[in-house]
Amino acid sequence: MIDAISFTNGTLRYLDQRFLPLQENYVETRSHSEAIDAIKTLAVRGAPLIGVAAGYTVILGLQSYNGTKEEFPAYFDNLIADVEASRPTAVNLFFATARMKEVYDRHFEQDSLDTLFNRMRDTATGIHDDEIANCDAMARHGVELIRRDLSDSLAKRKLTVLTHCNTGTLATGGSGTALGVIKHAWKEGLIEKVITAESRPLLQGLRLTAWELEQENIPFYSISDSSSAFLMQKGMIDFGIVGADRIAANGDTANKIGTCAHAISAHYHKIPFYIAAPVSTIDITIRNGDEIPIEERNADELRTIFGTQVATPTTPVINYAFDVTPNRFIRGIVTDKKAVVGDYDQQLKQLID
Ligand SMILES: CSC[C@@H](O)[C@@H](O)C(=O)COP(=O)(O)O
Repeated sequence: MIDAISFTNGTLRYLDQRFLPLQENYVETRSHSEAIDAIKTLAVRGAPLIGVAAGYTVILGLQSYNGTKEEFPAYFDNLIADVEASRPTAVNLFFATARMKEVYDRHFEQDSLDTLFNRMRDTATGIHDDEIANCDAMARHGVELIRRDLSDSLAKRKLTVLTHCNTGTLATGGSGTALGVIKHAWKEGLIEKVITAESRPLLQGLRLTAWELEQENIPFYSISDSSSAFLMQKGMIDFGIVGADRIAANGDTANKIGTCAHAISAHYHKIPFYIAAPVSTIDITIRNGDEIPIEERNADELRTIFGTQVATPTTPVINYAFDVTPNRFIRGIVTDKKAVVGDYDQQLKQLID
């Protein structure tokens, strides 16, 4: 299995995803600033994996602390603020820092710094372990839902599924969110092939999802992002499933830019379109998608392709990294606790409670 991220003997090791699939570079670091840069530059990416990386980054920051206990609260606040400033949309990052802050709030007064740091190290490892287990649970709930929703088609043939961006091991550390469901459905004999949309501008679908599918021997085709409506029109797609970076209380879902266009096309063509995400991706404090902060990234991500200039350096660019799919275009949300269909307001709240 791909080793997307690990933490051993005080060292963070991650696979630098920027150069995949052409180069497999593993990076080791003990510096929290370098780890923050890895999150910012998308060397480490994918909503759940960003959460895992955030937990370990806090541990790196603690390891390099050499002040007194009295000075520690100010250092810890700055460290958390720096980690939280790395990427704004994936709520898993804030979920991870909240878990670290909780340990701090509960134990700082009575613990020695050593004991406190050990507790936080366990918490960071726990976040990682939870994400792995979440993927397995999502895979089971997702396959159940697909069997139910697509039983008529499944009685006649295997299915073709559309996905977007990368939601596999590289994005989670486990089997994946949407891609975890797809892998499990493939093993269960439900899937004929996967259609993976390239996911411009950073090509997580073309580079990363394709790479993971190849390793699993799952048949697939890559397409340009703009092809999905035409393929649906031709009856070449049975359902869509993607991940999420943040899900609002009403089910509106932020995911990699391009997702909303696939979802609208699926709705028009009466094709079920699902989201798969752990409960840690649900932000119950946000009522709807309008309130989700959407990351805007550097214009050069669009003007260049892998360092090659393809537009003039002065070309004005709009480069949102995510879009928001309104809940009415989403047939179901598969979480680690259960799959939720319809009435998201009520059911997502119950999941959190
Ligand atoms: C693994 S679920 C989230 C994904 O669908 C996706 O939007 C994502 O991984 C985020 O993309 P990123 O590559 O971190 O910018």
